Amino acid sequence: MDSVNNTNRILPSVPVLCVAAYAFYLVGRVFYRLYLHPLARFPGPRTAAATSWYEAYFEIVLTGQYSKQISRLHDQYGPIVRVTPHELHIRDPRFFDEVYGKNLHLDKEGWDKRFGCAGGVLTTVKGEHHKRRRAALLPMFSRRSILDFIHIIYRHIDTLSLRMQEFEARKEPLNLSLAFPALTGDIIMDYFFGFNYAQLKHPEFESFHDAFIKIAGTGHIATQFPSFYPHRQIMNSIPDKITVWLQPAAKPLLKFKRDQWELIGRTLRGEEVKHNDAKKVIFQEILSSKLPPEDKSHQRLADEAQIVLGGGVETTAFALSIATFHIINTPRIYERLHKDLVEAFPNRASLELSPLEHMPYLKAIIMESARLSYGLSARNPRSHKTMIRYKDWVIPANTCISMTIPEVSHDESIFPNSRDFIPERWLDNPHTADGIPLDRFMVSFGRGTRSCLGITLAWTELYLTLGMIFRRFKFELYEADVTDVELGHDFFIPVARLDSKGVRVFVTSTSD
Ligand code: HEM
Repeated sequence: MDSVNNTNRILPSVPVLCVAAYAFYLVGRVFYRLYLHPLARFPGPRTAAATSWYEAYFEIVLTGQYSKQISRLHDQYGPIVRVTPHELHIRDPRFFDEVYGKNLHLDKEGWDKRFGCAGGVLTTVKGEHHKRRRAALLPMFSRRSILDFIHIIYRHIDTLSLRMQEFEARKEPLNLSLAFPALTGDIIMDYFFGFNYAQLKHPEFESFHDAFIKIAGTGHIATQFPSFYPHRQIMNSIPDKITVWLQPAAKPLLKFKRDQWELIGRTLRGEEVKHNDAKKVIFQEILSSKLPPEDKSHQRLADEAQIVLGGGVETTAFALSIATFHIINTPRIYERLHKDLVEAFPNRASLELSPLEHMPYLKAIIMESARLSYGLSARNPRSHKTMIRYKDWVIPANTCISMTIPEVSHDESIFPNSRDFIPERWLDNPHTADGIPLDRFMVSFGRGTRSCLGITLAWTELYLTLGMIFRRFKFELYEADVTDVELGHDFFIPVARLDSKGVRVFVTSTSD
């Protein structure tokens, strides 16, 4: 009996064995990553090579600050840095077109875990799946298709104009950072889904804006803990009332998801779903395409709906906020733009796309707004099927390589005084000091086969909105400064400092 007891005392218990085995595994994994991994010889901090907790600290604890830290790492280690155990980051605008190759259908690892809609075109991992899904959407994003719908865009811009007059009459500041997502949200809803939520008419411009910012912020947690934080399950299995109680900002997005789910069901049953005079909704477009049945499932269509909404609302709205802030804050820019607009539209009530598209200064303003709004602040990953060379480095095939748009926009050798809003830098076919056309470094819509699908719609909205507001109104900033439109946090999309109240302005109608 005693000898049995002695043996029990010597043998470790099962939990202790498990802990020891796990500790052994962790140590082994760190050893592998540091010394045996194909990326082991690439420069970068050892902690980032050993564990993704390094990234997690900057993204989760410091709320979206890893991009800034990566810039500091490049200052220290050079243009190529191992930023996580499995990812290399390159800071070199001249290498952008190599990473995001024109004719290559590359894989994109990681974004599928971020939002809980892995079946959307933006988040699809495999290059070949992405290719066919994107092809199915292309007709709806064409210029022809947008011009067919332009009367609806005019309608929303007129609503914005009326709302501006209302704030002028009440002598109250108008919050453009809230009004713009309401505008872009109504346009996207009408264009792709056949109805809108009239967010622009809501007294406080209640829109998807807050929900997107809050949910985008949690993407860092989802990236680190995909199995503990399955967005789709969370959004779909917890009763909506509880989700709204946990996160009140999610309410409009939940309504959108519920409505879309029902709309897709009706489309699948062949019912008419449009409430407006647009030609078709995105689900009809996908269902009539050559995609295989698995790409036409209810869930896949819902994922696509979320991506299209997410892609189009905040990006364009942020570019509009940046443009308006700087135009109002810089009298030289306002005067020149307003003068051009008065010449093109002597009648202040008229507005038309074509003359706006022929205004070099307005185009330069939009280029500058796109440059400073970045589209995405996140690292944008790609994996090449073959090895690629960067300077003296040979990057193994299938390595996740990323670059970041803000780093291109702020390369001082390409865009001197890069933090300043200088539309003039885009005038008269400019080139860099070493003779490369400057617009090659306009990467805010991405590059290659996975670049922005909505670019034509975005430009149309930017032309018409800026044309309307700076022809018909003048503004005075109310307690707003540049930090209200500068990148404070990388939540995948760029977000200003979290206590920003937005770009608020007093509005006055122009009389000329
Ligand atoms: C100023 C406005 C906009 C900017 C700067 C912008 C920027 C971007 C960027 C950087 C990407 C990612 C490209 C990549 O992964 O390499 C993207 C993708 C995408 N954008 Fe935009 N975007 C804007 C407006 C819009 C609009 C209005 C829509 C309309 C719904 C839209 C729809 C999309 C879609 C569907 C994708 C995914 C494309 C794909 O994966 O093939 N975007 N956009």
